[in-house]
Amino acid sequence: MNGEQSANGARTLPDDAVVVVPVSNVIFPGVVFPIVLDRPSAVAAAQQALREQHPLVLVLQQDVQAPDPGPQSLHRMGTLANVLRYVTGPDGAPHVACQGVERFEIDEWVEGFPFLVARGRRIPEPEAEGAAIEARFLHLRSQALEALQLLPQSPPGELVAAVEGASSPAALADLVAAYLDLQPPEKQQILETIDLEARLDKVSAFLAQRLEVLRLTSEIAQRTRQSLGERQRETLLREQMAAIQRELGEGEREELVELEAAIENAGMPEEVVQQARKELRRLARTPEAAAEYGMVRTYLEWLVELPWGVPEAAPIDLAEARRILDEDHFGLEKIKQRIIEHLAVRRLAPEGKAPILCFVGPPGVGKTSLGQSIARAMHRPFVRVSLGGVHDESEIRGHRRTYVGALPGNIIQAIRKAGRRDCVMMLDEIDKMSAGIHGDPSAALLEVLDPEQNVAFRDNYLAVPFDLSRVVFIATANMLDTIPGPLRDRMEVIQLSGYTAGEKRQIAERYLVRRQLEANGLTAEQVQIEPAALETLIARYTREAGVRSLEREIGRLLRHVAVRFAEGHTEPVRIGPTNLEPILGPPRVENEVAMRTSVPGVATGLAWTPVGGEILFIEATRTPGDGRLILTGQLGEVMRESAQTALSLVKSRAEALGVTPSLFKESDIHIHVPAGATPKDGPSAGVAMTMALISLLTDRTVRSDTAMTGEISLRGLVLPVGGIKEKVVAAATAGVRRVLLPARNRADERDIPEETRQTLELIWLERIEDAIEAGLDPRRGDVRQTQVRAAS
Ligand SMILES: Nc1ncnc2c1ncn2[C@@H]1O[C@H](COP(=O)(O)OP(=O)(O)OP(=O)(O)O)[C@@H](O)[C@H]1O
Repeated sequence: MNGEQSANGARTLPDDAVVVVPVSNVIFPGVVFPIVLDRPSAVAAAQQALREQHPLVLVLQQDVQAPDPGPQSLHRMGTLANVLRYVTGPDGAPHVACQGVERFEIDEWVEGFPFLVARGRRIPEPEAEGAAIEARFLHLRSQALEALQLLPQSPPGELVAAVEGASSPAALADLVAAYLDLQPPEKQQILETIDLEARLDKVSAFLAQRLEVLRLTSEIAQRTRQSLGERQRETLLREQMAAIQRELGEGEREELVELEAAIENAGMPEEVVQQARKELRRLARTPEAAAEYGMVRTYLEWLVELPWGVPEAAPIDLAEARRILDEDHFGLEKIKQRIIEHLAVRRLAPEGKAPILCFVGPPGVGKTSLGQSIARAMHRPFVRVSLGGVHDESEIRGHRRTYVGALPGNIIQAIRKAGRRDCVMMLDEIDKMSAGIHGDPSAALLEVLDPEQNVAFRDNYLAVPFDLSRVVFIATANMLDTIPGPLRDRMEVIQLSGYTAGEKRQIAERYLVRRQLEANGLTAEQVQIEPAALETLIARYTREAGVRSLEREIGRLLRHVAVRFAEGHTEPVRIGPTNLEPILGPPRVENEVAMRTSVPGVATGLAWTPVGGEILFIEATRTPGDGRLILTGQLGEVMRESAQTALSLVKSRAEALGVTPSLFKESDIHIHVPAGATPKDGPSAGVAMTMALISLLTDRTVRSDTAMTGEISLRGLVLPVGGIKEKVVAAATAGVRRVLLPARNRADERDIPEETRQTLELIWLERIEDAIEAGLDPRRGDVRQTQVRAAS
């Protein structure tokens, strides 16, 4: 097979080929290792391999310095590896954590990819039997354990366990080779040694040399400890380090000197300074080629680059804050007021325990941008931490350093990015976090947010306390119910609901258009979007509670115009409603309601979702059968019960409705709620289901200008439901003109925006009869059409 073209234009990888990534050090089977992807081709290779779940083969470059090595400058023996994770390193460069699986020999190269692709063979491990191998295995293991014991810094527990529990001689040889500080060509030699006896001997010989140095240094250290005081010991240790370095043939390490200065100047608490100095000494003792060297250096860099000190902050100017909030946001009066109150509390008690703000609402209603304005008003940097999909405690708290490829958790990463520990940190999608097999992230987050504990937050990677008490945390969520209770209790919830069409137009006119003009290098003199065009955009090209898609569509319009100016056009451009279609294509939101309800058996319901209100169609149909009720469309338990109730209600009213009772016995009734795979639940579609059934059985259509919501009881009472405001706004957006609502929801009428109220007729229902009266079309439907539906 030669690889096909995939959707994004890139060729897919042939099944029998592997992606080859050149590396500057040898990765052994059985070892997990982070690889820096420092070339675009390597990034592309890793991404495609990850996407298509293809393993990678990591192959050592012959010339480690070569910038972009081709097939000729690679060894032929490499290691087949699985990509475990794709991570961004502390320096911002992408890394992949790879696990070596097996040796792999390349036979031929496959052309036509922007990175290296080859065919070849996996090399299985030879049988490990016989006394000769057993003896070598035991010898190597005792050597390795001794070396680990003699290391100046106690070795990671996992490594000791891995050596003790090595599953085979081959695995032990590879493990030791991976951790030995050898030059890459020496490691490659070991990789290419398939024969087990020979491989064990080679590794043993290298380890023996290293052991000698270790024994020597440990002996010196012991003697010194006995005879010298603290201070002298330090000096001596330094000399020893230099001696060891010379012995290993390495020059002065400027890097260490720089790190030492950085430690002194980072403003760290004493405990952390001590820890950093200890690690620096360890670094000095580690040869640069050893894997451990990079790990310790990265750790030290993390320590010195964190913002330990807090700069003097100016007190919050409330008038200025108000001005900034108004400048960035239209409307949202109550919300701005609450933010100002919150800031006032902070101003009075800058170090006090202010509650954590939590913005709850659908996407695109300005949660993030309010957070940015708060940061601006407080003159602090703003950072975001995305919690959506986090289900592992270590994502919050980091991995211990003994874990290969370990990094701090996302809170500490965000602090470093902000560069100040009194930053405004937005914890995004706090409702989308869940507990997984590796612990509950919300427990870790509680600790982050708890003023009693966050003065000394312990990240597993840093392993020293970091003070988070000055961070201004703001959380965001789409819905409240899925936020764990203890977390919710810590927060002051501020609800943002969607915007009406009129509000959207104002936001577009005052903010979005201006912002998109700037983003596309245009001026208001060059282009004007007429209000009517904005209205059409809102009504027919977007269907959302917020303004995110609206901003995107405006951006598309302006980009189109920008191209014309770039091509030499000079006259000012006006965009009217009729110009939209040629640029953006046909409208996406059509008047669905009229079309769908043109046959009996369909009623328009209203649903509440975390992203705003939605209209939904309830379809009922009848087929010859024996009285069964079939429900489809991913309905939840409560909604299914509601359908049963609707059917029983209609049966009990059969006579009054003019439906022959035997009809129920001779047919199956099927209720379907389309709209794809989204699960739907709740009792609030009761009225709409009943109406769909009545419409079907009496052969009268439901009025196409009418939508409805309400729970029903078996006796035909219409009971109140939630989300009235969102549902009514959604009905208006969909072009509906009449909405049937439970009379017991009358109190919610005042929440409905005035502008929406104006365009709609609201009809309040006490009983299902009121709905029949107001919702059914007086005319009978087209009988032939009904029969076709019934038979289909
Ligand atoms: N009231 C408003 N006035 C001006 N601009 C607004 C308003 N509401 C939203 N916007 C703009 O709409 C865009 C989307 O808002 P934002 O990214 O803050 O939404 P969000 O609620 O954080 O959404 P998500 O939950 O998807 O992150 C931003 O460009 C924002 O500035």
